[in-house]
Amino acid sequence: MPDAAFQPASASEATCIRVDLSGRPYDIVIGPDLLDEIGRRIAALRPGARVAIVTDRTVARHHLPRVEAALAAAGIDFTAIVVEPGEKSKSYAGLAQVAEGLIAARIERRDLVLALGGGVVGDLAGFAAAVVRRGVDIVQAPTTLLSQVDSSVGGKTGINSPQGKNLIGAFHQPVLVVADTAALDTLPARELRAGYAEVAKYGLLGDAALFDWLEANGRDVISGGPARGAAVAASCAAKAAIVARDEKETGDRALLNLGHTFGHALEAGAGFSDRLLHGEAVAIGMSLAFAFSARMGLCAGQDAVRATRHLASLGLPTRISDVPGDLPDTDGLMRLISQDKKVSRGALTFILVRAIGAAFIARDVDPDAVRRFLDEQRSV
Ligand SMILES: NC(=O)c1ccc[n+]([C@@H]2O[C@H](COP(=O)([O-])OP(=O)(O)OC[C@H]3O[C@@H](n4cnc5c(N)ncnc54)[C@H](O)[C@@H]3O)[C@@H](O)[C@H]2O)c1
Ligand SMILES: O=C(O)C(=O)C[C@@H](O)[C@H](O)[C@H](O)COP(=O)(O)O
Ligand SMILES: [Zn+2]
Repeated sequence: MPDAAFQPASASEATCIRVDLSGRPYDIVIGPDLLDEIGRRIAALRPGARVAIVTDRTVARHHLPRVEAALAAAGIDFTAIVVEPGEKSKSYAGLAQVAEGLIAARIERRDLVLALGGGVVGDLAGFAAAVVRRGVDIVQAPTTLLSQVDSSVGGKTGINSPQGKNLIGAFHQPVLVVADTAALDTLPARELRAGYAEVAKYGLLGDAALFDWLEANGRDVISGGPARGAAVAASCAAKAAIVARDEKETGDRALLNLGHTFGHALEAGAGFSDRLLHGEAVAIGMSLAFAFSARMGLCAGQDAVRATRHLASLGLPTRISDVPGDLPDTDGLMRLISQDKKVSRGALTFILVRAIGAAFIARDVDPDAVRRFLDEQRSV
């Protein structure tokens, strides 16, 4: 029997989704112009707390003044730490800047860090908050499509190592997520497309009806039509449900890694540069995961074609050769893949698929099969 059709939520009002972690539940509030009232929400959540806003220079230019005004209007004492935009800030140097900034500002354990920005700021500020004074609570205010649908929720925080993506980090759940969907109006088109890859991921990994809906409405999600708010809410609901049942990825949270084993290796191979954004790497990685699944006889070739066609139709890269510039050779990519956090006793784990909306965790995947597949895919 086909899945029931996906029913989008209304886009005009704020939606609240609860992440039901036992003992530490938190809300994701989604809607337009929520940054203008973020001070009120924070004052209600933690009366008397000081706030350290962590943001990047681009987000500061677009959105910091109104966040500062909202905090001031709520009588909150705040400071701001501004990092350089881009993946390079998810580094030891970026961590030192934020951690030392928090300490210099005398942010105490009962104060709050406020991550205002995309996934880079969220992951970096989240990790600094996890370790400074052994833990300060954090509010996530995501300003990219990617961070609103994925990175602000679930508590994965961290920085990159030259040897691989997100290899230094901690689980540190936020106490509140405020996703102002109107903040996406200043986001460049390339970033919107990259964020869309993580939206499509939820359909591809576990919700065929959502994927059907995205095939009809994906363009509207990217261009900022009414489908956008619905897609953010659907994505957060999907992620909240998985995180609530498997906070620390001991089981099926790993499904959220669909496309990431290949994708992270490509990002590291491209030097964490703007040659390849995270969402773009995930789009290529998901296409590869579908093609590899088809190659192994696990899913129908038509499903792999359909998944790739949808991503490509929205302007996302789907092939290794879509990455501009040089990449490591296949052995180099295999070395990066072997550092993936899902590796267990040296054996590779991939998220593979049986169909659109039916991903599964494949353990002990044959590295020779992966190497042969990658070798062949490089010339496609
Ligand atoms: N923790 C998780 O669960 C998780 C999930 C997915 C991705 N991630 C991580 O997130 C990162 C990618 O996040 P991202 O795609 O948001 O990138 P990003 O944080 O680098 O933001 C993308 C760019 O958009 C700019 N920007 C942000 N908001 C803007 C706005 N409203 N208007 C104009 N410009 C704006 C930023 O300055 C930056 O240049 C990667 O490091 C990835 O590993 C983490
Ligand atoms: O939240 C998760 O779990 C995810 O896997 C979400 C991913 O989109 C995200 O990129 C995450 O940071 C990857 O996790 P990692 O453990 O492979 O670093
Ligand atoms: Zn991701």
